[in-house]
Amino acid sequence: MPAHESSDGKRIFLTHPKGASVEILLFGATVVSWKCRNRDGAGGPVERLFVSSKSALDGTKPVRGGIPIVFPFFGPPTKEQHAGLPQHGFARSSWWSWDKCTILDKDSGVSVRLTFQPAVSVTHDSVRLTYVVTLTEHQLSTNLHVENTSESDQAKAIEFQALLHNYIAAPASEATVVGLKGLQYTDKTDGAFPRKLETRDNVDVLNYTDYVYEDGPREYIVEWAKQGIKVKAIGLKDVVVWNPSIEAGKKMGDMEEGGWEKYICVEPGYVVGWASVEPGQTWMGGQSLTVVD
Ligand SMILES: O=P(O)(O)OC[C@H]1O[C@H](O)[C@H](O)[C@@H](O)[C@@H]1O
Repeated sequence: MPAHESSDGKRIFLTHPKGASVEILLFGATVVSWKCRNRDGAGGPVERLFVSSKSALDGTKPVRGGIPIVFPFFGPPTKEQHAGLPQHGFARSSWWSWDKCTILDKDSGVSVRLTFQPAVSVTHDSVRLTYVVTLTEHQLSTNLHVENTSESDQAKAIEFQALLHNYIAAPASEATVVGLKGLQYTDKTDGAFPRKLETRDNVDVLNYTDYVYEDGPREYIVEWAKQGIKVKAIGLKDVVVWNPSIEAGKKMGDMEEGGWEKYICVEPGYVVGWASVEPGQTWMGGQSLTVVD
């Protein structure tokens, strides 16, 4: 059974014949585990995502780890229509549905589709979200589709931001990100939010890091020791590199002690400016994470 649901109906499991697996919590459609073997095939499947052991997984709070979905805005709300909504929007703290259908079931990969249609009273937009999660031997892809379902005579384009907030399991003291040199970024660790130019080939997270890079090359490599994960983005022009380090990590109630040493976030997103989708149209943005060691 390459895709099945837990007995309580709250989780979905994908399995691949070569040992890879994925676990998705329907709360937030949050991927909470992705395991696969190293490229040399030695050893068993390795967990590739970090989830804090102090994270709530019962739907009371967004998951601290895995891949929460940020939608329809990044950070605190700035548009009037989003006033009162939580940081990073509602997608990561809403229950999604699985239609029990496996849209791809082959030796090459397995894929499922989850959906969520927020109430218009919440979004002030008519929107349907679809999230497609695909597992292959060494790769996990997650693609978000945003459909503007408004049909009225006054139907208008929907503006939104979206980001796939991966927590890639890696030793933060060794991991660096390649692919950011030459990009403009906003340094959110400084309250003045200065814009800077990235001059480094390899960006580390040895210190508190919260950088929003604009218009990146859509392909980044996280590397450490002899291992690596390639992060590829589709339709998501920006990328956020975040690690709170001890400085900010200690202040997070759902972060396990030392958790910040165990991951690096390299989050493809559309977060500078607003993406837009016309009535009757669907926008798509996604990421693929591939083991490259
Ligand atoms: O604590 P959360 O709402 O889950 O946000 C976690 C982090 O998400 C992004 O990476 C932002 O750039 C950070 O500023 C934020 O701290």
